[in-house]
Amino acid sequence: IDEVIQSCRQELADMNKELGDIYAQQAYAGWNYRTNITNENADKLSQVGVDTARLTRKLINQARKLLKEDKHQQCLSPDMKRQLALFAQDATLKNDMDVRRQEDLHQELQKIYSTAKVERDGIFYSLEPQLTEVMAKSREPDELLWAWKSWRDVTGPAMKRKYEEYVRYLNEGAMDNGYQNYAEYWIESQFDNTPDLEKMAEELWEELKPLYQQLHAYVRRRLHNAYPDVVGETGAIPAHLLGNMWAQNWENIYDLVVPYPYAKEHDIDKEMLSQKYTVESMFKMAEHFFMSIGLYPMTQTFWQKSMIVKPEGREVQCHASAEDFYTEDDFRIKMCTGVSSEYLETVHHEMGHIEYFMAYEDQPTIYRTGANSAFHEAIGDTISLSVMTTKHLKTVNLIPEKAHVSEARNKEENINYLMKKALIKLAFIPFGYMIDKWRFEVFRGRIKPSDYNRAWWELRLKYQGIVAPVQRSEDDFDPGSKFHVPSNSPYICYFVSFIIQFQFYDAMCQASGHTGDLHTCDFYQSHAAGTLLRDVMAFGKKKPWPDAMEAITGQRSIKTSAINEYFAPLLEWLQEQNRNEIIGWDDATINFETK
Ligand SMILES: CC(=O)N[C@@H](CC(=O)O)C(=O)NC[C@H](CC1(C(=O)N[C@@H](Cc2ccc(O)cc2)C(=O)O)CCCC1)C(=O)O
Ligand SMILES: [Zn+2]
Repeated sequence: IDEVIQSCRQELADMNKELGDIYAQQAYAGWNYRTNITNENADKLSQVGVDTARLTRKLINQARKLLKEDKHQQCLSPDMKRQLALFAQDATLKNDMDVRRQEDLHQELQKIYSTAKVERDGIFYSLEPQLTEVMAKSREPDELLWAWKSWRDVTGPAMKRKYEEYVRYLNEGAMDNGYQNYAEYWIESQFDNTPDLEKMAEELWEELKPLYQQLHAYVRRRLHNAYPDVVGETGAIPAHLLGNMWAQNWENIYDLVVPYPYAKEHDIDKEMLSQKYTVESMFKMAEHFFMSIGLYPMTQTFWQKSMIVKPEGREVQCHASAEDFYTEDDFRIKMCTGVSSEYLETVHHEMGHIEYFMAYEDQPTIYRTGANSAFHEAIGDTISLSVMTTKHLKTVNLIPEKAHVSEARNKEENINYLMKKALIKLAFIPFGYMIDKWRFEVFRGRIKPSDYNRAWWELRLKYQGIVAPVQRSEDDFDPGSKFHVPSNSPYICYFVSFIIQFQFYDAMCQASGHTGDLHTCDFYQSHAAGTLLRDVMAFGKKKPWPDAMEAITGQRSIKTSAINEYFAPLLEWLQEQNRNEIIGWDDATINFETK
């Protein structure tokens, strides 16, 4: 019996080694393409896609054979069975020609997005940093409309047909592997141990909707005051006025909606510039915080090979990302970093991925991923919640220590702070929810290509209370204007992350001995807090995520109690401010071309 167990163990070890080589090949080819977008690198990436698809197919068949055969029953410990089940979760197409076509379409979609530029008076505007800055800083509705519409004009229409074909290949690959469609594959591969992810997500949204609608009503009132002939006192908010190309993060209109302007906290962005913060010093600051709670320093290869600023003279994918090369200590971040508090948060987000990569690097390859995909997204943001507190920013001298402030002034400063966090965190929730709401229905064939854009705007209205500022039609393909659709990156993980990051934060604050309002907690230098996270991160996907959640928070499920506790002081204030407002919006009116 022993040599049966031995041979089975050896076979599993070999499979993990082969999988590691596949991931490494894909990571290097992907990195080379995304940091130097040329036809040659696109071609190489597609070819690697074909080569690794062959190897993946072999592993899938090997795993299925091992799972089926009886002779191995006695040697398949629960852990081995779990590994094999994860090996078998895949949606790889069966034949090379289809793989090649799917890869080519994927690269073409990403190239359109990453190289799209808007031309005006002979000047070319990229999404980052130019159009992003217009959306963040302009207070001219016409200029905002120009940026908003132009970006969609240079991305969506060119993608639409390609995306339709790409979806067909995704679904074919899923069905070739026993799934009904690509949505079922995506849900299972990101959230196993979750009986009904969509039902859970819908319930979580219903719990948070009232809180979001209070923010929406307040922001609509303030935007009506700022743009009386563009924003109504009731109904949905036009999508171009929220400080962000997708209206997914409203922090850039903080100065338009700040509750107590005279109590506004120090301008961090200005302070960073005047203190001559550099991109490098922002990364060092983030690394220092992670290390202060017992997490890991960045590796030497990280500093040598990351791409942290937009390079001159070549096309790159500026959308931030963190990459695990499954090769020794090679972990990198790619981002076109600017000096601002928004970028500082993104640096912590991306470094959170790197910390996770490092924490589980000694696990078998199949386990070298998040306990579920939301865990991976929540690490960096949880740390950011601590870093961006007034308390921590005073510790690092980004906010000057002030003489004692009165109790009343302190309350006002807290409301201002919570408003700023709500513009980032609460504004995102319905957006994080609706992206894959749309995509799952597209993969399931319930949203037809002839309805792609109408369905998109119906969901934007239903969940975000946002409406297009100019008429849309099926000649547009507005989902293509959002990175994750052409790049086919999952999104429901962010919706869930924005809820569990408050559970993680709450648990770490308690472990650090914090007392007082949750939102003021800074667990800087608390190894008790860091150990909670780090020990669970080390397991990767070895532990089913309910066990991982319990190890950090004591709860086995995703709950909105922590985010509700965090924003409780603001909710009370909003309800008072909104006592004469009509909360919500009617779902009837999307701004769409009537056929
Ligand atoms: C090899 C690979 O692909 N790696 C994955 C990570 C992994 O799977 O290991 C990866 O790097 N993905 C890129 C993606 C980038 C960002 C993003 O796209 N964010 C969402 C939503 C959001 C917004 C605010 C926020 O605070 C948190 C999330 C958006 O901007 O809409 C952009 C800046 C923030 C995170 C990321 O880091 O998640
Ligand atoms: Zn992320």
